[in-house]
Amino acid sequence: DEVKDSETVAALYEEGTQAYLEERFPVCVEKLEQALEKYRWQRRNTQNCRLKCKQESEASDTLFPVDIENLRFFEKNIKNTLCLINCKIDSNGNNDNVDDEIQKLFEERKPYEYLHLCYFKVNDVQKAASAAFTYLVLNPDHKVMAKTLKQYSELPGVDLKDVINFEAKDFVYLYVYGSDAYEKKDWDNAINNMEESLASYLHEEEECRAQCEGPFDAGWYPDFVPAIANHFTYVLKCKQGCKKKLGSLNGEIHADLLASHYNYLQYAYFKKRNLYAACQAVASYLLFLPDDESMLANMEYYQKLPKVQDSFFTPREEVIRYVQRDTYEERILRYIKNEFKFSKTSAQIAEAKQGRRNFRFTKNATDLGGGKRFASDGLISRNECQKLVYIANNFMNINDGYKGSSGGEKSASPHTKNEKFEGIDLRRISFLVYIGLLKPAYLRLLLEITEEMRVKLVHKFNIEESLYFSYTHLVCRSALAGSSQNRTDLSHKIHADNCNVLGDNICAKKYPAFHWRDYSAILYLNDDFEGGHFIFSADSKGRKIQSSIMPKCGRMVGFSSGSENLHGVTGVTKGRRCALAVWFTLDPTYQELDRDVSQHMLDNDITFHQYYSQDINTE
Ligand SMILES: O=C(O)CCC(=O)C(=O)O
Ligand SMILES: [Fe+2]
Repeated sequence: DEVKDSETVAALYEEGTQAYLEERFPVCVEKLEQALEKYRWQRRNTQNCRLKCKQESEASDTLFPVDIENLRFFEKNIKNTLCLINCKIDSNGNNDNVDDEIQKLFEERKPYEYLHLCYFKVNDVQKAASAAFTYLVLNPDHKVMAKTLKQYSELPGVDLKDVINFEAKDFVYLYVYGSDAYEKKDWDNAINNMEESLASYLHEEEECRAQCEGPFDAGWYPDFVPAIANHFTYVLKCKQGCKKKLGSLNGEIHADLLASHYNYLQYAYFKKRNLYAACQAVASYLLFLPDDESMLANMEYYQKLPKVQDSFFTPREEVIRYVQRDTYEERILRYIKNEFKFSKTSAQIAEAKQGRRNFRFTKNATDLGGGKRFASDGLISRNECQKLVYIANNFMNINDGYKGSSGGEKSASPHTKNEKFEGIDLRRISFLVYIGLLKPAYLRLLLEITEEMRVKLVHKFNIEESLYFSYTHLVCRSALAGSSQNRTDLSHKIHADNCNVLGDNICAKKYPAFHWRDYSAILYLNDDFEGGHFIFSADSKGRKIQSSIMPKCGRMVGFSSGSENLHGVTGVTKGRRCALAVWFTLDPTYQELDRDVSQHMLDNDITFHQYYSQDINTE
């Protein structure tokens, strides 16, 4: 309960990994243990709510006696939803949900990648070994970790027998006890443990399946029916993955773990002279694996026993339900796989023609009161905005790209002192991926989105030469705590992107201006702030505003970078405004070189981590 009331999982994880980086190992242990505990607690809450609400809505009295057009299905979903909302309020209080990203990290056992070393550094070698083992159970091909575990296990003070999987489910131990008892011909204990393991396994699988019923980004096709079908499919694939997830007994893969329970049980029951239970177990097993020869032979043997009746060979209730559901689900997935095939070329042609589905130009030059400029909506989805904001949230630098930040010849900041300006560029994002702090998928997404931005500019302005990327900058501006909400200063004063405005009609295209920039594009990521409008102005003082654009997720402005497009940003008076700014050039010598490097890194799966494991490998 102490953990329950304090920080979020994300914050605890962040503190733990930060402590790891700063070599404060006791804090690393404390925070990561808390993060894991809290994650488990929240996960369980979510699962419990989903299981309970499903049961409740199934059991509730229906509003109408006949089911017409699947209305019953929707009625249940509505009741289920109401229950979920209440359940969440009851169990979480005002606690946030664990976000997608954190969930992924924890499901992949990422915390243990840090935790084992922190345990080791505080001399808890047994736990260090167990943490490494826990990680390996889910990531069996991780060579470095395998080597680390081997080193730990050779240390004095580490007892191999006591190396445990911290994330093991109950049934794993019950199953192991059960099969041990079986080997020792201790039939009572074999039966008890196997029955318990079975119940625990089935419950665990239900929890795993409940965990799958999370959110989904309907993205490019949010019509009612397809949205339901797509979300369902997404969830179903995840649910089908549960068998595989649970089939690993501390890293050993058992394809037919569930069925094998019935194999142990049939023989143990036979030995206890409970022929009915033995025959039921045989029939249950055969429902999973109907062609299993040795089980068919067992059946033949039992059939010949005088006391056995044909009716004994009925599969157990839980198995019938399980196998039917499983078979139906597999058929649905197979159907989807076989039928949802569209020839690549037509899909590619459609994509090349349309680009992103919901993209639409909303304002052209006339609407915006000037030259080469446009605004558009729907370039990226909410989910994609959130992914970029995730990078921003976790890795931005203050004043990035301007004087006051690290290194280089940089221009003085054009930003107001009443706001915090933070940013991160492509180079640093690539670096984070390289060192394994950020998933490659983020970089891939960033490259893809910025390429879309480039293509939109090329199309809109009919640019016939090659248009190169010059600089990619993810930036956020936020009001400083002490600043007035009534301020009228600009967040970003009126300027041109490729020249220094020296007075009306004079704009010097030389240092310190980024004179090589030819086109600018800004893609907005959020709207939960106040102020922060993008404005085009006819004059450099911002007296003759031509148009104003309110940022929101997926909205983009594009314009040529010269003095024909003087622009600025009004003060952000509340909250934080994030945007992806990209500048382009026609001069290849000013290309953003990091772009090719990052693409190469992604294409070839090169990261520091990988190099490291390759080195170890070739020793
Ligand atoms: O964030 C915006 O809307 C514009 C920023 C801008 O003009 C710039 O960084 O040059
Ligand atoms: Fe600008």
